[in-house]
Amino acid sequence: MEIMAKMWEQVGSITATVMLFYAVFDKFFPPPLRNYIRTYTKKLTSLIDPYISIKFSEFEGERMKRSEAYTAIQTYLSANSSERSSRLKAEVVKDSQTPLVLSMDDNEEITDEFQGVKLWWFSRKLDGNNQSFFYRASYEKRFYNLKFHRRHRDVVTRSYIKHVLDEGKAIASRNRQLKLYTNNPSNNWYGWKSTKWSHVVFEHPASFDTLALDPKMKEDILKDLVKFQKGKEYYTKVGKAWKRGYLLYGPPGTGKSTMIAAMANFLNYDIYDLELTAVKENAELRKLLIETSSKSILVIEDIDCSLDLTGQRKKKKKKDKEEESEDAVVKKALHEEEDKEMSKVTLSGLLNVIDGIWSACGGERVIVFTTNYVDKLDPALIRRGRMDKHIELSYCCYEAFKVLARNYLDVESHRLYPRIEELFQETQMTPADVAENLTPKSVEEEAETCFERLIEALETAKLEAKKKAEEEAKKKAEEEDEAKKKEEEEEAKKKADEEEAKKKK
Ligand SMILES: Nc1ncnc2c1ncn2[C@@H]1O[C@H](COP(=O)(O)OP(=O)(O)OP(=O)(O)O)[C@@H](O)[C@H]1O
Ligand SMILES: [Mg+2]
Repeated sequence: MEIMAKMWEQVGSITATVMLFYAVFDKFFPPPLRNYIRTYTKKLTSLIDPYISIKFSEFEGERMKRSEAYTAIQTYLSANSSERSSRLKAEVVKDSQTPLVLSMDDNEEITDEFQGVKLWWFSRKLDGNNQSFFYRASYEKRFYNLKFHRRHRDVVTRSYIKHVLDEGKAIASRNRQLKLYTNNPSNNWYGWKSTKWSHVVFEHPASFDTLALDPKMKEDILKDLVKFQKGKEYYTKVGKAWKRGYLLYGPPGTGKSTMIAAMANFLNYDIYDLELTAVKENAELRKLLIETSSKSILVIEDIDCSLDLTGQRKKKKKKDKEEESEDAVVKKALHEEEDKEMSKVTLSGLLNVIDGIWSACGGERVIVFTTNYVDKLDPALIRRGRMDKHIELSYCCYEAFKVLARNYLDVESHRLYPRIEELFQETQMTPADVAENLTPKSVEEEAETCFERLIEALETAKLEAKKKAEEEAKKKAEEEDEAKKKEEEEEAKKKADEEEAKKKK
């Protein structure tokens, strides 16, 4: 057995020698003779060579598109080669978190192991000339060669290559720089180099660690996100599009936008922040959403303000009446002008586009709506299936305060904590206000001063809430008195009227 293994090793080195031989002889022989010799030596070596090799070229097809497989292999090998290869090349890769990426140099070799199988990767570069009647241009062709023993053909073709491509894509997705897209108004969509979306690099530092939330709620949301992200097979199995809708609602300053940023960082997805008021009609909305990519979060903030979803018909009626009035022609012209400016996106249009985009586009999409007033929304918009999870972000609780204190002051516990806990049970304050009170106002300011300021603010809030509640109770009592008085008066009047009527009879 040992002798056999040694023989295979020998034959392996024959292949390497032949490849080296090619590289040298390419320099000396003219192309037709070179190809002729190449074909016959290949046939000869394949008879005795127990190794198989697979070639992955950088460019493919007639249009010379960069091969996705080549890119994935390059990423996979870069992750492995920086430690194993002795000759590396450094490249600036667009959209990557690391400005310089190290990968194996041209004509280098590294070994890999998968399920006990040894594999060799070679990076090759061929220089050549393209000569035609009109021009002569030099080119570089790059490719990877994967070599393995014949007896591992099944493992390599069925599992290893898939593993390399999946792993390569996953590494690229982990390393990519996130982007924040915003939609351009449609008057800017046409013309040279125009696009429907503009983007900037997304660098919001929010994470679920720094988000001040009830720990149970946080855990629940994280579980939901992980389940979604890893749920490709599940969604295929149940025949559902791979998407999930979240509705975040709560008072201003409770962390809705911050949570979206934390979600994007956690999932490693781009954000498409859709400004609905800049979208003139349903058709435009459709075009915009078709251009979003997968692994993204589509955000519509303050959905109740972005669209007058319920008010549209009422307004129209009012308008029609106005148009019947005297200077109808002038008014109509004015309204037409106004109409052009106004967004005509309707609720049904939005719903159709959302449902359509889910079925038409590839998976891994999250859509998030935010609102301050959940009751104002049309139930059709937020039903399960469209908005699968409703998350209420509310006033700060004691647990959430502790997270903020850790973020802003690096403090885990303090003698003032019991008092603060008590106050959080008695009054309400948004996390944004708590954060503001915990922010040191100067470099010298101590944590204790910040906690005292927070206690003072909480006590003031408590007093104000008490005062407000008293005023409201007083107002209510007055209104009730007023109503009672009115009722009594009406009753008395009714009685008097009845008596009057009797007398008249
Ligand atoms: N839960 C939270 N955890 C950590 N920081 C928070 C939280 N809520 C609010 N903040 C802080 O308060 C600021 C405002 O929060 P954010 O913009 O997320 O609120 P919002 O709910 O989106 O408000 P709005 O309804 O006005 O859009 C943020 O910059 C953030 O620093
Ligand atoms: Mg917000």
